[in-house]
Amino acid sequence: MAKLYFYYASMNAGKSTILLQSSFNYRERGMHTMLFTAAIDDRAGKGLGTIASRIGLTADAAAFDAGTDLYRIVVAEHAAQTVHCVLVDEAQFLTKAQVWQLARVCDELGIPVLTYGLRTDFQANLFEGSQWLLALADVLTEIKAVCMCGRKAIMNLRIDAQGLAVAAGAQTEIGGNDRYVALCRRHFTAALMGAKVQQGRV
Ligand SMILES: Nc1ncnc2c1ncn2[C@@H]1O[C@H](COP(=O)(O)OP(=O)(O)O)[C@@H](O)[C@H]1O
Ligand SMILES: Cc1cn([C@H]2C[C@H](O)[C@@H](COP(=O)(O)O)O2)c(=O)[nH]c1=O
Ligand SMILES: [Zn+2]
Repeated sequence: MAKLYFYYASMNAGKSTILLQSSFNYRERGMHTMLFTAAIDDRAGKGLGTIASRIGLTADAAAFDAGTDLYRIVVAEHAAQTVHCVLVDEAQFLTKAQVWQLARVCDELGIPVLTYGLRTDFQANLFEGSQWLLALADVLTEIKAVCMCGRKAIMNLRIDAQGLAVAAGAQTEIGGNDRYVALCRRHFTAALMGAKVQQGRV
């Protein structure tokens, strides 16, 4: 029975790496996978639809935006060539409707769907896609990252060019290690209260 999976983590946790490894496992056995990533996240190249891991692994992927009908795209591909697995990176950027589309891919087409993304934004609010994946996914798996203090990093601090915490702004702002730091809740809170985020303890 196909399932909908949500692998969630802070930034820089290995999500894209694990996605690419999972897809490779299917493909090296001759099975066909479909990869999607958010069109807005152009760190690997504007609109190129590339999933890139910080350790250098990359793969072509279809780019989705808020208007993309993921169910329709998978149906069309599945009719042309059997799809054995759908993998979605940057799943936090999915809309509620798109999470339901992915649920249909599982329930009506019998294709497993593996999604990978953040749980919360720089203000500790759930992203829309994350909220509905937490609500609807059959399997929720946390990918663990480590704060500078050694605790599990579950929060994502947005920082400015001087490395200081940014508390206000738009939810969506594309960036990497230059713009975000994954922290434990204690250091996230301390940083927002003005503490300098540095190695070791606050
Ligand atoms: N040279 C390296 N060798 C091994 N692991 C690395 C290297 N550089 C970064 N990493 C690890 O790769 C992970 C980031 O991978 P990535 O898939 O891009 O994360 P995410 O998609 O969650 O942001 C981090 O856990 C980081 O510690
Ligand atoms: C916390 C946070 C992150 N984002 C963006 C920044 C990146 O482009 C992606 C996450 O990338 P990952 O390295 O694959 O985890 O999300 C954002 O727009 N808003 C936020 O609050
Ligand atoms: Zn910490």
